[in-house]
Amino acid sequence: MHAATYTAIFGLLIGLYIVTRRKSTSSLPLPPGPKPLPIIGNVHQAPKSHAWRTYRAWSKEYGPIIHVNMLGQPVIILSTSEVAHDLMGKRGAIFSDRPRLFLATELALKGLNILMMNYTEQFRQHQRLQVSVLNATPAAAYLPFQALESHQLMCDLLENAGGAGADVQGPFQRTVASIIHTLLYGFRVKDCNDPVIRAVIQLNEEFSEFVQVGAHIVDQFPILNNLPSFLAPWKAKAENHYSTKYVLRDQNFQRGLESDAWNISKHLKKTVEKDGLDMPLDELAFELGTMIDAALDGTTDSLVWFVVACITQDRGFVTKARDELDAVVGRDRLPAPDDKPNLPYITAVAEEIFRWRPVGPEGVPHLNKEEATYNGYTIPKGSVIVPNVWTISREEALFGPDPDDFIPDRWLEEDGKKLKTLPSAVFGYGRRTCPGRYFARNVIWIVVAQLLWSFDIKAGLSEETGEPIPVDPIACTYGLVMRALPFKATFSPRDSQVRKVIARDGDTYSKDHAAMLNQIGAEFAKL
Ligand code: HEM
Repeated sequence: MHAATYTAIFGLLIGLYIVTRRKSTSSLPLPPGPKPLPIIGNVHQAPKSHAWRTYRAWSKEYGPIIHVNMLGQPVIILSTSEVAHDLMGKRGAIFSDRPRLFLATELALKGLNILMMNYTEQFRQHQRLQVSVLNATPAAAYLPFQALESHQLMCDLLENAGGAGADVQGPFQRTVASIIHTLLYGFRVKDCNDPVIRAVIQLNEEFSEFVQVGAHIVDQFPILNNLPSFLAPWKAKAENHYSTKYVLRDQNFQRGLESDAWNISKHLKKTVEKDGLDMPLDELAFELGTMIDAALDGTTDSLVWFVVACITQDRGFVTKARDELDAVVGRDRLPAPDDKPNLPYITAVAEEIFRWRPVGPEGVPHLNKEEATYNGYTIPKGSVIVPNVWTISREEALFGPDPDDFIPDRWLEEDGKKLKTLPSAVFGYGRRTCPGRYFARNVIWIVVAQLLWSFDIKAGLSEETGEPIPVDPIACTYGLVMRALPFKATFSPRDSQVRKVIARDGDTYSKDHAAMLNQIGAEFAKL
């Protein structure tokens, strides 16, 4: 771009800053935070990457509620569970919108992404549909199919057992992708390189780039959207993202509608028609696609972090988990969802995964549509509210000492049998709390239980030296989801029973998944 264009844009930004500066009606001060500069505020101090690390350091210096100024845009970072619940939970009527920060994303999705919608009537209509298929009771109907896919994962890992080990992501991604595509659209996924799955993954990566705070200047200054396309490169990117997503979602939705068995596409289409909802079918197809996107990464990556924990954090938790499994389940069958009430330690392991490596360490931001006062501070109207999930999950007052270590016992009462009621930050807050949390918890629980029952999980071996390749427990990507960097692991059967039990039922692809779907449909009919 020409220097004169830069100067013109910079001038425009300064002008806009002055015009759009927010006026407060409260005499209370803003929350504390790093010292801003005139006009740019704290932009020069804003972390370029892995912001949650900086937010944790800031919370130690400035306390549980911090204000930063990004070119006039107030950002409020919340670092304790209490503050996050008080604002985003108890004051949900004010704190449930989404920031304009995502204008680039809105462009990319033409306002159809549920995750990015404000808390409007249109959003609530989508939320009611999601809840009708994802809440605790409907989610329980999916358990047999989730257990079947977990069994398939055990078959896949067993088949590749031995040798130097393999990259971990693929088999877990296939499992989660297959669970959600079967339930939503009626087709199983046998290979993580299936083009439908690769397309979802590629779109999720692009989406993660769109929602990077500060990545698109248009987010701060929507007026820049009026620039011609050659000065606004995000427009073409957004258009391409939208049309690729539209085609994929439409194809999957049609596949669901045309399939013989019950599935969520058919079920929700019927609900929309029966209830006379004002929702065109392409909007419903987008709704289903949002569920796929939201489900795939978070669930897969939490499972991969569990593998990292097994390799780098085992100070006895694996033996404790196995002792519980062997006492309750025995060695003649895989653990099943019905075992859950008798396996509190496994539930504690699952909760510790979410706490130790919350896959969204900076949360998903909210926005307050009214000015608020809290604990002697003013929170200006239109602030971006960031739940500092990484730090909240490390509150020693709640979770005890050594918060950076993986210690499932912190979730259990002294008797080791009952779970404590500790708050979990990973699924968000208030009216925007993740509707897929029951679904995700169920998948993670069964996979973790079956993995611990079946395998010794160790670091992969170097092809040259045969020595284990160390796994760095904190090496991760930066984006909407915190993903472990690629690493190899070995999954060795714990004993001869493993092969016998896993092989006994044979390959799960011979099972009639359409019959399982119809059974879910029959259970839905009773709800
Ligand atoms: C471990 C797995 C998962 C994690 C960590 C996770 C986390 C989150 C978070 C933090 C939010 C935003 C909450 C907020 O704004 O306060 C969210 C929203 C959402 N999640 Fe999940 N999620 C997971 C799995 C799932 C699954 C399995 C589904 C569906 C099957 C799902 C569907 C959604 C949807 C539709 C939204 C948008 C809700 C809204 O904007 O109000 N998620 N999720």
